[in-house]
Amino acid sequence: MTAGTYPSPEPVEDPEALRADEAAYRDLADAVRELLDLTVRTRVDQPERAAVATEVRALSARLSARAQDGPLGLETTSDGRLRDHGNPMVGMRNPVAPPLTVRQTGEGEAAADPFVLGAAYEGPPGHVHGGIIASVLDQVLGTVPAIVGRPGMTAYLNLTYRRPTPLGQVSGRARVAGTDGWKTTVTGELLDADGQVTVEAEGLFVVPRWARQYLGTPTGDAGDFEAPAEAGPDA
Ligand SMILES: CCCCCCCCCCCCCC(=O)SCCNC(=O)CCNC(=O)[C@H](O)C(C)(C)COP(=O)(O)OP(=O)(O)OC[C@H]1O[C@@H](n2cnc3c(N)ncnc32)[C@H](O)[C@@H]1OP(=O)(O)O
Repeated sequence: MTAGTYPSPEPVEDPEALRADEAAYRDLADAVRELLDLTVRTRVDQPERAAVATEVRALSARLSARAQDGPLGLETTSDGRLRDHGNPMVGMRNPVAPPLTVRQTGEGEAAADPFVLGAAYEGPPGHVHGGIIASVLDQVLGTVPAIVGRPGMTAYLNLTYRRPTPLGQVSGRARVAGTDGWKTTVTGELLDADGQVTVEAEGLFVVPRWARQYLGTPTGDAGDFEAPAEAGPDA
């Protein structure tokens, strides 16, 4: 369960069936994630690799028998909430996602449970790629405005890479540092397996003008969020 999600306006007809469907999607993503990792690390012989590539293409053909043209956007889940299942950090259906689970840990605070970044996320030898770290922290910091009722887009994200982050278990945390109307400043950190901070982050998240009219409505947890007078729907 990832924090910062919103109730769906669509009713869930059969939550039980949808739950089973979600479990199957999650299982497929888990299996492909394992394939990704092993694709990077395998040392099997070239003919075996060629044979596997042929089989993988056959599997892709089976999935393409019924695939939508574009991205997933937001979908209603069995728990009646809107989720971005294609998200490359938290998306249940995305094998590229580590995946992260971001939980609310307090008032205006969130944390990503410890998760593993393996060989597929390598930048400097043995260490996590800096762009992957930025993605992880964008997600962890970006969840915080959503849980305080101001789901914003990243306007900037400043990172200070204090020390290299070894591949393996990492975690993240973030909290509100300040709010100013529709803008939320958030600070956070990435931590290695020993709990040492490797990267510090500060981000500004802004509720876009076009989205402001949707906040403070019954479709959002933000329903009790009072829009600042100087930045209402028409601002
Ligand atoms: C619904 C369900 C949601 C669920 C969410 C779950 C969690 C998701 C987690 C996702 C995590 C991943 C997230 C992602 O990956 S988000 C994807 C990456 N980010 C983007 O693509 C954002 C692109 N930029 C924009 O869309 C617009 O520029 C935004 C929306 C940011 C503002 O454009 P908008 O036209 O709306 O408004 P405005 O231009 O009048 O600006 C408004 C105010 O903001 C101030 N300002 C703007 N930029 C900056 C800046 N760089 N430094 C300092 N200040 C800045 C500006 O001065 C003004 O201040 P003030 O004059 O009012 O005082």
